[in-house]
Amino acid sequence: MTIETESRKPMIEAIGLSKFYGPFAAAREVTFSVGEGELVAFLGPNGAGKSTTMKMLTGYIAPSEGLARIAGHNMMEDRIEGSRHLGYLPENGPLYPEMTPSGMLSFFADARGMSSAQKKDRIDAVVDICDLSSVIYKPISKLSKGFKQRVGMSQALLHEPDVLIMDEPTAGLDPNQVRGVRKTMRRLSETKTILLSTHILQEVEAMASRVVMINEGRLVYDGDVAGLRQHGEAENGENGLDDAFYALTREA
Ligand SMILES: Nc1ncnc2c1ncn2[C@@H]1O[C@H](COP(=O)(O)OP(=O)(O)OP(=O)(O)O)[C@@H](O)[C@H]1O
Repeated sequence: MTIETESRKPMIEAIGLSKFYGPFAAAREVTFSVGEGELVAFLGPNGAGKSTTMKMLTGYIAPSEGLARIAGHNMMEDRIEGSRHLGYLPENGPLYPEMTPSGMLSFFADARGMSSAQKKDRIDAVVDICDLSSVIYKPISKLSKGFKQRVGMSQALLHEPDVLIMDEPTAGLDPNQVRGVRKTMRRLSETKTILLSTHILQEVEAMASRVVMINEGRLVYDGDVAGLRQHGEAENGENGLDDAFYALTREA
């Protein structure tokens, strides 16, 4: 997959992205690109700068330095056009606890100016993709965390974006919920370009063939899973991903 990356159209581009909070750098010169149709895992320990980088990529925060592009659109100068291509699932999912999924999706469809026919089609489609039919009339606050995540995904998918940026979509879920969310992600990966952050190594094995890894705000690996394993082997002769993770992220 990585070999093909260069010939694919770049849909998510981080070009020298840095974010400073005072003297602290949450991200430093992060550069990578995700080609059309790829599913890339964005890996790193807690506090590595994954969410910060994703927020810059989606245009939610301005980079201190560098450039973010979605489907070729600069997310600072041309955010509205870029956002048409983009579905974003932020770290803690949706925040409309008093609404039902049905009400929330209807609200966002209206906000996006969909016609009533288009609205019905799109809501039916995302309810199906995210397996929400059993909960669409329940308040979001009463749903399990797994369903809440899928409600967040349905909102991100409503306008049929071709690029998805998902910040830890399986964080805090039980194993069955994780299965449900992964199944949804795999389905989506058939037609979309996806960047998915995680610090769970099994996630990488289960879903992605390419990994971009950051530590302390810097990019430390960009390549396939087999290459990542080799870092583990160099560490102690084992080729487990946890050895590779340790080798690339341990404190100096
Ligand atoms: N608004 C802010 N002001 C100051 N520091 C911040 C701000 N946002 C993030 N940081 C810091 O930047 C670093 C990177 O945070 P970030 O949330 O991007 O990491 P992460 O890799 O997503 O971590 P996690 O896996 O825990 O979500 C952390 O040390 C965090 O405390």
